[in-house]
Amino acid sequence: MSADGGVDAGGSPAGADFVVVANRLPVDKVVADDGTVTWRRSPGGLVTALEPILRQRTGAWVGWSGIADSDDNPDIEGIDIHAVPLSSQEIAEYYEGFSNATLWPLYHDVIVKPEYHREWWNTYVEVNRRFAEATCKAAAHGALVWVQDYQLQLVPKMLRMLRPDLRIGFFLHIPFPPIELFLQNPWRTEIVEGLLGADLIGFHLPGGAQNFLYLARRLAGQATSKGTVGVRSRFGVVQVGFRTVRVGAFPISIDSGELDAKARSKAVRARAAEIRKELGNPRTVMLGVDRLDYTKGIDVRLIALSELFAEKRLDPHETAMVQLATPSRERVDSYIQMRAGIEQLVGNINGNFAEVGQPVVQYLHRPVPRDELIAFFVAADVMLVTPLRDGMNLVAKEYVACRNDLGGALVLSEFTGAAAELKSAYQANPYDLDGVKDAIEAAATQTDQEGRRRMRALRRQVLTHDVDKWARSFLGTLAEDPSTAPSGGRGVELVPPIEDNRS
Ligand SMILES: Nc1ncnc2c1ncn2[C@@H]1O[C@H](COP(=O)(O)OP(=O)(O)O)[C@@H](O)[C@H]1O
Ligand SMILES: O=P(O)(O)OC[C@H]1O[C@H](O[C@H]2O[C@H](CO)[C@@H](O)[C@H](O)[C@H]2O)[C@H](O)[C@@H](O)[C@@H]1O
Repeated sequence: MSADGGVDAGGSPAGADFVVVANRLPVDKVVADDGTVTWRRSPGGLVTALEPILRQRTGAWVGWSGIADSDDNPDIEGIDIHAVPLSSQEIAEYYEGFSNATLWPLYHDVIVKPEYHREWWNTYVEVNRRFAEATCKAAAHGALVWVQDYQLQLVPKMLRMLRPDLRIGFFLHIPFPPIELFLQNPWRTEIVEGLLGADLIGFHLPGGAQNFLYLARRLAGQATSKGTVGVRSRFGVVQVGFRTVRVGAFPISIDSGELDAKARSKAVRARAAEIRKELGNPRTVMLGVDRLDYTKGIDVRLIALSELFAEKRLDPHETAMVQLATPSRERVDSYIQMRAGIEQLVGNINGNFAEVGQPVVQYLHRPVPRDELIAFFVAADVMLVTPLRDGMNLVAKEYVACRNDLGGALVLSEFTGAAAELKSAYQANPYDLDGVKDAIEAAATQTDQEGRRRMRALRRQVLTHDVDKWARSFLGTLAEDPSTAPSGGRGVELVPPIEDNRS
């Protein structure tokens, strides 16, 4: 194949017309002790969101397999896989280091202190370059390329330099931070310039898009549009030489129709009833479902629950809490410490409030199969989603999609992207413990009528705004010509760059 993925002299197949570029492949490689290799669905919401879209389109996916030095391209129906191998040192410096110990905490409100190391940055640049090169091989001439997330913020600019024929989109799945926090990053200008290689840059929320526009003026010295950015509308514009880069808000969602259908199935409903029985048929089943991450506020909900029991506002003998936690980033220090803290809290609650054979909190440190997870959603009276900061939080939407019976109640942190859409949830500020306790108590004691009213409103939102709508709105905007599109580059009043000697 030729460098741009076209047909070469030997006649090998042309590249794909649609390419997803993400840190993770949609499957993780798992090697057992006896050397047997299996492929398992990757953790997290990104894969959940993009997998159905790729299957519909037959395109290519460029990403990492999840283990060191592997360049196997697993055979996945409908998706042409291009693995980018990473060495152990690259995993330590690019993935665990710059992505997850620098950018992740910086973009999540510095809940833990970001670490800045020059060698991590150098490896981040090098790995981004390799992703860009692999994408060049995967993409046909003129292909649509969709780069995903904070691990790959330099890829748009690198790709544009290598392949000016491509139409390039970028979507950030985590929050874009407040300006003052972003400015901490020693490589802030390189990152803004890296993103500006795209034709369209998407965020979950308008606030992230607006922060980015300011930084494009100040750090990259580009003129931008003024005025507020809307949701899937009123896109911002950055004028980069003769190129118009558009900036917008596209809140991600889930395959709500599929979940709704699965949750209605006899098998899932029977399993949900069985789960309640296994838990001792308590009056209230509470549920938490998260990657084990310090951003998710698992400790917040456990402390709130413990105080509600101690104050006798909830009865531990009539309550069962299940916390499902997928292992995540297990070698990063802050994750090791957080895991120990959560396991101690679970132990404390059971030590103080449980009876023999009847724990109050059941904690599973492993992913559970999809159908089993849906049964847990159907079984739960109160879903606890209490992140200190979260780009979107797909779990909140999944719970709602599973409640066609209009049962259940959602407790939702104000600091999730989902809170902007799920207004009828019991919302709380996760830093205000009394507020979280009030929200949990209100959810656990709501009347049937109130619960149905809230769930109906939540379902209206989640079922009409699904992942397909998200992808279509992003990709439709990317495919437009900004000079002729409504709210495109033409006729937009631009604000000049900000003179700034500090950058
Ligand atoms: N213990 C678990 N078992 C199975 N799936 C899980 C588990 N924990 C989380 N998930 C899935 O992972 C995804 C998490 O997405 P999201 O809430 O957006 O957060 P993030 O992408 O930060 O992990 C959801 O699809 C959820 O159902
Ligand atoms: O790949 P990992 O390091 O194991 O992490 C899993 C994924 O976590 C993050 O998910 C985010 O995307 C979700 C979908 O948009 C969103 O709902 C959530 O709020 C985000 O945290 C991360 O952004 C992905 O890149 C990771 O693969």
